[in-house]
Amino acid sequence: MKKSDYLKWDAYFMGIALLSAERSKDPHTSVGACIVSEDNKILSVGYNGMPRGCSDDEYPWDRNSENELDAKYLYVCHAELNALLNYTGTNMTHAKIYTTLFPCNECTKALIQAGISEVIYLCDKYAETPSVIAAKRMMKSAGVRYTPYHPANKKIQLDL
Ligand SMILES: O=c1[nH]c(=O)n([C@H]2C[C@H](O)[C@@H](COP(=O)(O)O)O2)cc1CO
Ligand SMILES: [Zn+2]
Repeated sequence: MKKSDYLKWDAYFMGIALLSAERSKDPHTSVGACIVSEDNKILSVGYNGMPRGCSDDEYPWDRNSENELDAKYLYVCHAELNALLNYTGTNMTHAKIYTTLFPCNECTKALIQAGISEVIYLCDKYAETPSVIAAKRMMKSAGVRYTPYHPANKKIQLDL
């Protein structure tokens, strides 16, 4: 008989999003995303980080700064956008994105335009912000489903 405690699809893809988030250098919020085709093939992954050529050591990671230019927000590329940009194929229609944080309005525009049909998210800590409220409004209009991920198991252990 086959084993029953194998990793289910949702846990597998959210696990990959979480593992990708571990690559982030953001000291406050690490985000990871994994884009999956309709038939459960992984199309792309991404995490939040500085754009290529913009050194993690030179650019700021601060949240608050007197000068906006000295905070991270103008520079950092979001996990969801990186996952879209890392895709080398040509067709994302009906794909799903697993993301550890609910996408912002800017990523949402790009996800909609790329043909993503569902967002599965782990955390929604910025639900009250205009960015996320706008994101949900656009998803509803565009027919993009958003579904919170409720893990069956809290832990996936990897021993290296
Ligand atoms: O959807 C998102 N995806 C994403 O990658 N991010 C990134 C940008 C920042 O590096 C970090 C948010 O930082 P903070 O929580 O300190 O405001 O997460 C932020 C959002 C916001 O929803
Ligand atoms: Zn975003």
